[in-house]
Amino acid sequence: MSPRPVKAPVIAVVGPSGVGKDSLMDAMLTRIPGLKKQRRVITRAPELGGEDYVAVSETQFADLCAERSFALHWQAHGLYYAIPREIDVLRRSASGVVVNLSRKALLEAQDVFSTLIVLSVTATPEVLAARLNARGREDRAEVERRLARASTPLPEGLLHVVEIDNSGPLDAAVATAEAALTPWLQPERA
Ligand SMILES: Nc1ncnc2c1ncn2[C@@H]1O[C@H](COP(=O)(O)OP(=O)(O)O)[C@@H](O)[C@H]1O
Ligand SMILES: O=P(O)(O)OC[C@H]1O[C@H](OP(=O)(O)OP(=O)(O)O)[C@H](O)[C@@H]1O
Repeated sequence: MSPRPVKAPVIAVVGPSGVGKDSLMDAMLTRIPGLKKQRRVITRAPELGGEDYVAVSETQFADLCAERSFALHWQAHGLYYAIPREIDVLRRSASGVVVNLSRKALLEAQDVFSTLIVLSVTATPEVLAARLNARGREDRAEVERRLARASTPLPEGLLHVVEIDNSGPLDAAVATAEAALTPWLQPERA
């Protein structure tokens, strides 16, 4: 019997709204060989732009949760979010799997996934406000609520955290992320 392949690390990209998590993940996917991204399940209306996600109703989300379809789930911004258990399939072939997580879900994620690398993305408050307004996905009141949550600290007890300043060009942030992740990435498998 052949040995079970080592699971690729889960790379949690976290940080305040508008800091560039989705932009950074997309750029990392084009640059880092074998890196894959796990889509999230979200109770958000479909096709609101930005990330590729599975849009469900609150009832569908509750049903999926009861069926134990999720590896991890949390609530934020009046929405429910989840990482489906399918992430395990990606972890058996990818060099690493990126996911966009809530900072408050990180300790549970570390327990669930074992090898969790946290990329903590930062930018100045001025940059955050400008980017959120320019993105245009949320109305002004929601942008204000998101900015008020911007300084949420990371929980204590995380084993592997890398801070990525994304106040400047995206390329610089991607280069920092790639250099930090290289020692953790698994060889690609068929
Ligand atoms: N380094 C960067 N320089 C300029 N604009 C950026 C940079 N990173 C992200 N953006 C822009 O900022 C906005 C918010 O980025 P997004 O990736 O949606 O953030 P998040 O997923 O953290 O909310 C988007 O319009 C995106 O194009
Ligand atoms: O607890 P926090 O770390 O503040 O995170 C709260 C939520 O904000 C982000 O969601 P989402 O990607 O929908 O919003 P964003 O693109 O505006 O960051 C993140 O993925 C979490 O789901």
